[in-house]
Amino acid sequence: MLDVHNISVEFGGLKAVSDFSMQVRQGSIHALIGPNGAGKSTVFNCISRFYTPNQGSVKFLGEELLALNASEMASRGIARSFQNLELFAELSALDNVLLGTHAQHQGTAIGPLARLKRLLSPPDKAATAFAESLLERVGLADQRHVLAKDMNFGHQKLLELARAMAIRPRLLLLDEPAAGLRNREIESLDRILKEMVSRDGMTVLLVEHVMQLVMSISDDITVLAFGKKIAEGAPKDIATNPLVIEAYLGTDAVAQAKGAQ
Ligand SMILES: Nc1ncnc2c1ncn2[C@@H]1O[C@H](COP(=O)(O)OP(=O)(O)OP(=O)(O)O)[C@@H](O)[C@H]1O
Repeated sequence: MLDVHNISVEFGGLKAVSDFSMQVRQGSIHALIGPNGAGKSTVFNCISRFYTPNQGSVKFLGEELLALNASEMASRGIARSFQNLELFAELSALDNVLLGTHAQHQGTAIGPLARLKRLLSPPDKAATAFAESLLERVGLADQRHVLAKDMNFGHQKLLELARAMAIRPRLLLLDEPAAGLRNREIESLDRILKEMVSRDGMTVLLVEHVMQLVMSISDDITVLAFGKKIAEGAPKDIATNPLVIEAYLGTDAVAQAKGAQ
């Protein structure tokens, strides 16, 4: 479904990503992991068109995404969430999701409140019912009239997920969806994401540090270190891959792991 081919990204003299390729299979959950500064967000931002790589291509169902801009992604069926939440703070949970159904607003959190409110009136019955069903799915039905700014962090993250789902994406890009969540919330996220794939036929690509979630939900994992792909495969293979253990913990850990086998 998604074919990232040989992308490189430089910031000034720094090569953040070098000759990186990965393929995401339709109907899969694919995690992109790696230590801090490995280049995950940079790859993610190239796919979602916030960055343009110096070289390479990114194809979605055969179409070159690098020829599009970020605001055209929703019309292709690609939604993203943000590491730092991009909600409309002064609007209710329901209105945030309803705005998500206006595909052209994906990724543009800034806009005069009055203009956003005009978009929401008169309320569209079918869109409201759909938005309410999404809030229900992420466990926020009882908070639909609460302003986003008054919700706790975990609920805000789930709200952002519901908003991303509002465009009925074929591919959902999630930037650290579990960051800052408590264990119980991570378990909900685990269930919601699996359901999105099995019930709605979505494909999910996520950047994530919470290994408990990554290992539980992923069909495929790609590992980056120092801007290069160092491993790729199923969770059980990645968890025992010496290069991956070394990248995360240093060479001593590999020696220890080998000693323990
Ligand atoms: N806009 C930018 N300008 C300059 N350097 C950048 C920029 N974005 C990222 N970098 C650098 O590129 C490298 C890769 O960063 P990136 O944020 O992609 O890593 P990451 O794997 O997502 O890290 P983390 O897990 O900490 O979010 C780092 O050295 C980072 O400092």
